Amino acid sequence: MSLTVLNLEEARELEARCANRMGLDALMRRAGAFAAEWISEHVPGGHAVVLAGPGNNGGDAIVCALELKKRGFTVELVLPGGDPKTELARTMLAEWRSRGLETLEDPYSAMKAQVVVDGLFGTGLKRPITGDYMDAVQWFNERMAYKVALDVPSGLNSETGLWVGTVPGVRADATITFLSHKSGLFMNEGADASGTVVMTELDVSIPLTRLGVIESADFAHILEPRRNFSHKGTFGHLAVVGGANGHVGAALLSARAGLKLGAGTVTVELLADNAPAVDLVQPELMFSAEPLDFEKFTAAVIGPGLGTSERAKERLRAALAASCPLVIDADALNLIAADKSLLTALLHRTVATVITPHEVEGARILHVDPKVIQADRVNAVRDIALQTGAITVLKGPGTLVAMRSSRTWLSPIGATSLATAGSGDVLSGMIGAFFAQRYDTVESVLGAVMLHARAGAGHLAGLTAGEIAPAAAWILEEERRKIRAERQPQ
Ligand SMILES: NC(=O)C1=CN([C@@H]2O[C@H](COP(=O)(O)OP(=O)(O)OC[C@H]3O[C@@H](n4cnc5c(N)ncnc54)[C@H](OP(=O)(O)O)[C@@H]3O)[C@@H](O)[C@H]2O)[C@@H](O)CC1
Ligand SMILES: [K+]
Repeated sequence: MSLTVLNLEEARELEARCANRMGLDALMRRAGAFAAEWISEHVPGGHAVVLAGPGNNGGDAIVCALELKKRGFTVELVLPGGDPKTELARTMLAEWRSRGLETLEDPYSAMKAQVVVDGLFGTGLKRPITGDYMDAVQWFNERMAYKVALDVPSGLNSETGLWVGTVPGVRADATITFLSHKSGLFMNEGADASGTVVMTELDVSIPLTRLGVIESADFAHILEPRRNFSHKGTFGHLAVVGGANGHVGAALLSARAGLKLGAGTVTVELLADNAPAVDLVQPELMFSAEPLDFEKFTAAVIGPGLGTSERAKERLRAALAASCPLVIDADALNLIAADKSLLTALLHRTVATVITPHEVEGARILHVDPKVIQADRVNAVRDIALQTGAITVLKGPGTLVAMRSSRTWLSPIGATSLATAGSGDVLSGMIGAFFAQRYDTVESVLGAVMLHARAGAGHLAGLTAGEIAPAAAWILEEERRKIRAERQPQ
């Protein structure tokens, strides 16, 4: 089961239930203690400067400061806007003072630290940070120290991953987040500002919601070693249709990825004039000069480099009418966005169908500006899934997968190296490969998204699209070897 992500409303409901059951101070004490424990494990000993803001995020920070002291740190507690406003945070501050401990108002007067902790603002930030709090954010970002944000990097909208206002906020090396993941930690600006995300449920039982973070368990069958008693037919026959003039490479990248991730056979139909009849780098691929009969295939990918010609449209219409599982990408999505009859054909499909738009393609489908998608990626991916009836993969920083029912998954891995030409073509081929091998539809999509992200995460830059599928296949191979080794008698 995926890790739950709570939205603000759901978090508030849970907070109210916990408040009745155990008192909110119990949660704050657990949050601060967990953060201190994690910090002391990763930055042992030394000096810590802790910034505490006006709300309960500040309360978490004060508990963290108290707990760091217990663990042998020298700690300076900074309250840039003076004493906190919430009763709970004030209680924690009274505890700090009852031990004869001082506070500072100006972080610049603190000593050099090995670790700095941001407890300025959490999920309660509604307006841009200004004044002394903004100075504290800048001080934090300038430190040559290990930077830890509590719950959310201050300044970030915890749901959208955009800065509240135009001024950037805290950039952390690690974010310790409480009760559940927050979608904003993984998307837009949040994908960089959060650093490593560590989540603790604070020993509370978290209800299931419609949004989860993808975990390996979500595609466990794909990670299983494949059967020995098999032949290439067992692993299906994938069709890849695309590659109009000047864009043959897109279809080849998709087809190669399909082969590399395990489809038994892959046949490519290219729309380009004088299209090549062989891929000399991947001679295992088959090519068809004639339009493919989709009914003869176990799965199909249509779109990479397809173009928007009449012929492209015709091929898309045939693919949509076919009864094999289908991955629809790139130009095929632009065609659907511009032609209602294609959208209707998509909606009427009854077999597994996945579409893989990036922000701009998604915006075309919804007929909105891409900024609207960026401002609320979670609801945007749900809207696209609802309007198209297809499982939707919204690519980009914070890749999301949504079903028509609005069940949604978030990829926790951001990889800047994947922002490269052809990366999406590879993803479509990878999903196609799993469809061809007859894995469960949702598992196929989640598995491909995660293996694609993990392949990219191994590189900071300089990865070309053609290298993604081999890297992903290697990661899959390693996982399967691990499972096989675990099952061998010792
Ligand atoms: N949910 C849970 O169960 C648990 C929650 N926990 C923790 O609580 C955090 C949420 O706490 P929170 O609601 O008090 O919000 P938070 O982000 O600390 O700040 C809001 C305060 O800031 C103020 N303020 C806002 N903008 C401002 C600005 N620009 N400049 C200046 N002031 C500004 C605002 O005041 P107002 O808007 O009323 O003026 C309000 O006082 C959460 O992130 C987690 O860390 C944990 O203890 C575990 C259990
Ligand atoms: K914070």
